[in-house]
Amino acid sequence: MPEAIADSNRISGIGTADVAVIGAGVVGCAVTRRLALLGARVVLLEKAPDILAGASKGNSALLHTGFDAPPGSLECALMQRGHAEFLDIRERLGLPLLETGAMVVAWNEAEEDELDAIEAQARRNGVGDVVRLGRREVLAREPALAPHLRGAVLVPREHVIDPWSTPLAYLTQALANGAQALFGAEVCGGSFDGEAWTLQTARGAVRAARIVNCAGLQGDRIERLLLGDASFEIRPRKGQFVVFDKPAAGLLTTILLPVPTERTKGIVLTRTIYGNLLVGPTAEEQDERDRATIEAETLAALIAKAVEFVPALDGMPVNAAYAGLRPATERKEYRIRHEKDRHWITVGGIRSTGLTAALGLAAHVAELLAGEGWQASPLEDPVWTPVPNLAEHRPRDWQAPNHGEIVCHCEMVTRREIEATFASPLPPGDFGGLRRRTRAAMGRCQGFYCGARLAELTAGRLAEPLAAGDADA
Ligand SMILES: O=C(CO)COP(=O)(O)O
Repeated sequence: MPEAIADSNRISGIGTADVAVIGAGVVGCAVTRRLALLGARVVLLEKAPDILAGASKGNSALLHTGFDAPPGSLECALMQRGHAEFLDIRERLGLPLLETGAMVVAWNEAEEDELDAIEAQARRNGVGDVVRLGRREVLAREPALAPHLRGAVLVPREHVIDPWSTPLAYLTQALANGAQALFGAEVCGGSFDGEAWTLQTARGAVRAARIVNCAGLQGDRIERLLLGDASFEIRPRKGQFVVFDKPAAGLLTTILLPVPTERTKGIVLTRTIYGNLLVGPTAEEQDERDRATIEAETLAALIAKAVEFVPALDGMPVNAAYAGLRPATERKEYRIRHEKDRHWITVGGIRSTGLTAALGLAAHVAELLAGEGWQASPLEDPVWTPVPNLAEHRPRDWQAPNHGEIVCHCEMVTRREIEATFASPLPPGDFGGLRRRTRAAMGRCQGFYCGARLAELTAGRLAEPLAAGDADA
């Protein structure tokens, strides 16, 4: 790992931390933030060189209401807590929001028959602002939809957010309030001596009174490694997505959801916070936890589905495709394991709803810790550290003087923005992290034109040097 990265992540002066959080996905970042704000000395351990290396790097970026969650479930309650806290803090953290609402659309008679139950479930879950829409009302709202639709349930508070700056902001605020993060710190072993844990990591030993396991796709393995058994089994579930180029986003304002099944919310059509149109995810079981491939046939089927619902998408340019892995388990519910005697909490099986629920999960973890006698001393005046809001901020940096140069012309990313991200408290550790922080190489050309310049600018600053062809990976 280059010296600059190692230095910025140096763990210093922490002695025995109050809590070690394992895994820097969105849940780990949110838990670290909550505990730091409660005055804990907390250290976040991540095996990758950057945040969001696992499940959190690929999802559909929606802020859900919990309207379709199992009634009375922890998942439902924590999504609703997360939704509320996100809206409360988002401006102070610089987080963008597209207030789109969502429609669960019925495309045939059988689906139409299910709308009553969907509406009733939403009301049972406390989402009382849902509205039943007839065919004409749906088409008046979304004229580009295929006219054979039968009706919909409108869920006004389902929104579009940014899946990348959100966890970045959570962890940035945690660091500003005393937390530490250690990257390249795979946990290889550890033991509990009755008072505290000593973890062996690839970056040295870390001692912490308590562990919160937020290791996502590796959550069961971490339990087995450190507790000797696992309370669930991760069964990775892949979701492939297609990203249409920006003109397509003008065809739709509301998030389109299909009638969900027990296993998945199904294939969603939504604008993204950066002005594209997203279609996906699929729900494909696989064994591999570290790699999610995209397949031409599946992408073609996703495009065909999108065209079926929005015919004007036919022939519209697509500029990217990606796949993510959900850390699903053998059961649907969130898998929380609390071992009071061993000072251990696992936050496991957090599927696609985790982006919404992360702040709620963090509050839940804090309550579990309080329940075992941990004394919080909440910071009286926490520091708020907004991250760059590239989706809403106008004018953008390229419109201001002295930006150096425009490096990525598709997304209009300046050299000054790239330098600023490297100078930030949480600089990118790899190329994906740079793309997610700045939007460089995320546009129409996917790095075809700016890749060489980005390689020059990032030389020696990323865990892996940028090579030809990386940018369009
Ligand atoms: O888009 C999704 C949620 O935001 C996908 O949900 P599922 O994991 O239920 O398929």
